[in-house]
Amino acid sequence: MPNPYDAILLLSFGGPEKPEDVVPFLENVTRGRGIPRERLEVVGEHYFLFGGKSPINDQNRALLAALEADLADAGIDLPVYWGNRNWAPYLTDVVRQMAEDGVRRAAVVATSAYSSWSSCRQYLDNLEAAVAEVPGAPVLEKVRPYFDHPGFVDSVVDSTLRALDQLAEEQRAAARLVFVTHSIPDAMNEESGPVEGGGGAYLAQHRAIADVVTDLVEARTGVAHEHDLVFCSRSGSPRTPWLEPDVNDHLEAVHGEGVEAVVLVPVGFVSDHMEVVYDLDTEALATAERLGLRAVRAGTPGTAPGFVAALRELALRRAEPGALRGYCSTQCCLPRTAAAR
Ligand SMILES: CC1=C(CCC(=O)O)c2cc3nc(cc4[nH]c(cc5[nH]c(cc1n2)c(C)c5CCC(=O)O)c(CCC(=O)O)c4C)C(CCC(=O)O)=C3C
Ligand SMILES: [Fe+2]
Repeated sequence: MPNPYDAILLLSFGGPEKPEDVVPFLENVTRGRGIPRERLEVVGEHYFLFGGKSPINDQNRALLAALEADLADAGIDLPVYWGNRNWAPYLTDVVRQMAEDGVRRAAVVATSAYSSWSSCRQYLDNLEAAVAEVPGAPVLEKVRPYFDHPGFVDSVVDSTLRALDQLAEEQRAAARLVFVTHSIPDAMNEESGPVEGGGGAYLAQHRAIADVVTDLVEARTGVAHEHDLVFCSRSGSPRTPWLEPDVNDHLEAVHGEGVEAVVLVPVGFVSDHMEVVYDLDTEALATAERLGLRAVRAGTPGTAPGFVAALRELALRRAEPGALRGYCSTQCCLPRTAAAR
C-alpha cells in the first residue's frame, strides 16, 4: 500500500522552559478545570525545584530526532513536525507551518499510549480546533492508543529487566513490580471506553499491560513476580474520587506486608516527564528510603529504537483498515461530561 502521508506530526503536552514560563504554563493546562489554587502552587514548586524547566520538551526534541533518523534509515522521506497542547511550539502554529509547507495529509503520533479524555480524546479535540483555525490546514489523522504495540511493551519489559538487575541478587526474586501511571478521576476512567464486564478502558489497558509485562519478565527470568498497579500525580478537588492507591501509600502498604524491594515501572509515561522525575524519583523514592524499602525506578521508553520504530509503523499504517488503525470508535475516550470534572 503506498504511503498516503506527506508528513508526521508529533503531538505532545508541552512544558515550561524557564521559571517565568511556569505560571502561564499552569494557567494554560488548567484553564476552566477547577483545579484548586493550593494544588497549582504545589505543582509550581515541583517545576521550580527543577529550575523552572520541564524535562518534556527536550525529550520530545530527542524523540523527533530519533524518529527522523529511523525514517531515514528505513529510506522514507517524510518531514516530522512537533507541536504541543500547552506550550510552544503550539499545535496551531505548527499546523499553520505545515499548511504553508504544502502538507496535505499527516499522521499524528501523540506522546500518550492509553485511552481516556486526558490521554487521547483531548488531543483529538486539539487537532480539530487547530484545523478549524488554520485556512488550508492538512488532514490530520491521529494513531490509536498504542499501549499494546509490541514495540512499546518490549521496551517496558527491557527497562523492567534492567531495573531488576540493579537489585541485590538476594532481593531480586522476591521483588514486587509496582506499575505506576497517572491517576485520573474515576468518572473519566468510566468514560474512557467500554470493556467487557464494565469499568473503563484506561484502567483495563493498564492492568492488561502490567500483566503482560510481568509474564514476559517471567519468560526471561523464570521468576513470577507479584505485581500491582498504582497511581501518581492526583489532582483536582479532594472531594472528587480519582483512581487509587497512590504510589506512596502503596509503598507503605507493601512494606507493612514485609516486602523488601520494589521496582517502580512508570508504565503510564513514554518519557521521563515531570511526574516521573518528581512524583516518582523525588517523592516516591524518598518514601521508600524513609521506610527502609529498597526501590529502583525502571526507565521509560524514551528513544528506545524498538519504541521509535513502533511509532513509525503506527504512523505509516494509520490509513490502513484493520487492527493497527483500530480503537478510536465512537465509544472510546468520550468527550468529558460534568461528572468527570
Ligand atoms: C492521563 C494524564 C496524562 C498522561 C497522558 C499524557 O501524557 O497526555 C497526563 C500527562 C501530563 N500531565 C502533565 C502536567 C500536568 N497535568 C495536570 C493536570 C492533570 N493531568 C491529568 C491527566 C493526565 N496528565 C488530569 C486529569 C489533570 C487534572 C486537570 C485536568 O482535568 O485537565 C497539571 C495541572 C496541575 C495538576 O493538577 O497537577 C499539570 C501541570 C504533563 C507535563 C509534565 C511535564 O512537564 O513533564 C504531562 C505529560
Ligand atoms: Fe497531567
